[in-house]
Amino acid sequence: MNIIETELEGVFEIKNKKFEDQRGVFIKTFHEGVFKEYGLEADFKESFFSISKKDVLRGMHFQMPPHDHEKLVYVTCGEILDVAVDIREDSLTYGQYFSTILSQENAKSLYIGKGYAHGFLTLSENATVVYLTSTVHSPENDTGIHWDSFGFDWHVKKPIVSERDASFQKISYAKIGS
Ligand SMILES: Cc1cn([C@H]2C[C@H](O)[C@@H](COP(=O)(O)OP(=O)(O)O[C@H]3O[C@@H](C)C(=O)[C@@H](O)[C@H]3O)O2)c(=O)[nH]c1=O
Repeated sequence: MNIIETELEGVFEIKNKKFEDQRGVFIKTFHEGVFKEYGLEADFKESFFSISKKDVLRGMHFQMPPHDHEKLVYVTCGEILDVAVDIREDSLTYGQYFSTILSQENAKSLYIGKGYAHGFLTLSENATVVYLTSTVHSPENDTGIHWDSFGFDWHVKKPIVSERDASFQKISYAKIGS
């Protein structure tokens, strides 16, 4: 796997190696030794996945400290526009975002450090998105900022959004210690 720094501290794009033969495809998405070599968190506590229809937008989510976590995100079916935005209070890049396409086809992952809110838009008919997180889900600390509050152009008119996601406040209300 090829781990590439982005302009945002703690956010890495990962190009996973894809093996293809007459049976299909094989992709490795996590290797403890390689993650440690690059200084990434390798002690993940939970894994889960979601399946979303086209134009579904989930986000922008994070957990409050001390329940905040590093997150590894990849797609096993379909294609998404994946976005992380810096909400670290003292960060020089506060409010800046990184976005990339993750798909089954491109076999990329996004590693998102603590202090970022994360979300995605489903571009394909369906998309299965897999996560590894370094802390377990803490419902009372699980929160978010509004997807349309930080200047990112999602290129979608009316995304399908949960009631909870629609109720989140603007980015300016969310600042967490870095
Ligand atoms: C995230 C999560 C949700 N749930 C429950 C709560 C709720 O009843 C149901 C669906 O939860 P949500 O609506 O929060 O699911 P979703 O909007 O898909 O949440 C995810 O969004 C993306 C953008 C992320 O970055 C993830 O970390 C996660 O927050 O699953 C868990 O039991 N454990 C979990 O770890």
